[in-house]
Amino acid sequence: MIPGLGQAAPTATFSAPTITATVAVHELRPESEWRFEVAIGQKIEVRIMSGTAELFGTELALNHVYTFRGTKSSIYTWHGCRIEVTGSCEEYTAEETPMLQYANTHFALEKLRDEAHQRQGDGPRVMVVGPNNSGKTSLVKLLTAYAIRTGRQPMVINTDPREGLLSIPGTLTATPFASIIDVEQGWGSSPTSTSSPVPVKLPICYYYGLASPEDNTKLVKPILTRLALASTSRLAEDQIIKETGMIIDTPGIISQGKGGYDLISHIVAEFSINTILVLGSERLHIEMQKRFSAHRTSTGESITLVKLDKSGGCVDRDDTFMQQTQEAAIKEYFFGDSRSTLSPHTQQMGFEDVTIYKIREANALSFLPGGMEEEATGLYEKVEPNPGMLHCMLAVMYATTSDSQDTVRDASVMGFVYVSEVDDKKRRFKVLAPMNTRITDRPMIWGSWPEASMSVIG
Ligand SMILES: Nc1ncnc2c1ncn2[C@@H]1O[C@H](COP(=O)(O)OP(=O)(O)OP(=O)(O)O)[C@@H](O)[C@H]1O
Repeated sequence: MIPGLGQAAPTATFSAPTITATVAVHELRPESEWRFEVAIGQKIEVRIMSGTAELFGTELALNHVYTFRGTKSSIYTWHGCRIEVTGSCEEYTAEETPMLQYANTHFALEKLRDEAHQRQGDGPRVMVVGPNNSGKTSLVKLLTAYAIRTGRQPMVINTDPREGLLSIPGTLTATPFASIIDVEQGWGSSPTSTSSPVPVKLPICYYYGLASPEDNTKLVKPILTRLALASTSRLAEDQIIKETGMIIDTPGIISQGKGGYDLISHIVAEFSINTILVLGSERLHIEMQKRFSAHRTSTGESITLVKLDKSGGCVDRDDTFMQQTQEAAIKEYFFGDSRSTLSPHTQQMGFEDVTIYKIREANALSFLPGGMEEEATGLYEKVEPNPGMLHCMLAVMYATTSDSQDTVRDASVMGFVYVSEVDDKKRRFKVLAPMNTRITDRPMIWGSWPEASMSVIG
């Protein structure tokens, strides 16, 4: 193993020994929210001393010590509570929240699920749209948590490549949620960790490999179609998931302009969306009304549009924060978290042992009439390992090296490797893999998202 690996909090050793952790007790009134931000590399511990409290819809247990690292989040109480906080963070308490609206949305969805149960049909297929940092992911989490608390099993779908859901950024996933969300981990542990107290959830995972869906619409659209097919057939296998339905998170960028609206239409069509929740934008709500008021799903249903307020707690996350979150997700994938340590394997291979496809940024090619160049050259370019790949992630696909590019694109992801060394002279390279599985007979995809990251082995 490479020395220095698996250290979760590299700043810990530098803290001055005389500083003792601060302890504060907050008394929250009913229907208020304690909002907090913990810097990356820092942690706080929170204990609910009395009353009831929840984090994005997931109930917090009394007297359990929860640890939060590098996060922006909030604890809400319907009936009032007292919380003890150890450690320092930026924090304040808010009395005004859109929680009643959000809870009512859950109850409206519950009505649809009960109806679905009675006719043994499909539950609601909900899409959440809104600009960047309008609270889409937090709302999806809350609706997921409330559904689980009601005994449901929602299929949660992430179409935002910027952030992974139980997966690496750059992937698009569908995950059936049967057990509670792990509040300390965001969504929960990644499937590579094994000893999490919360049961592991296994996402159906596809790889897009670019930061924005608008970077290559010709690649993202068929992947979304594939994701819709896979999740619809998973739904059909299981009555509880089927009647609970889907909750879909979307990238903020597609709510911000014309090209994006086409992607919204694509998701609406492919996933047969019948409920759209619009967060925090009057203009977007009007645009959605224009586009979808006369729309009918394949089974003739109309679309219900609901406008919801943005929470005052939503915070912008700057590039540094996003980058650090991304690196933390990658590190966790290979090395586990503070609760379970993983031991990744290093594999050494010759340049000629592997098949690697680099994603073309297709939208940059569209200067040729009718996209001719792209048709002639394909979505991916076959490349040899090269120094440009150093510190990048490669997606190992469930396909064979002789498969066509379209088959590789449509394949689900088997796992990821991290390129830790490239020796141009000896024509050999090294990767870090979560397991010692043979990967040379699988095609791999090299994208630009997640970005190359030194700190994974630093
Ligand atoms: N009520 C709240 N209190 C404190 N923090 C919050 C609250 N709601 C959301 N946040 C935080 O604000 C940030 C943005 O929220 P969120 O990720 O839900 O937005 P988003 O619309 O999904 O963003 P993006 O478009 O970038 O994916 C997150 O760090 C989230 O944890």
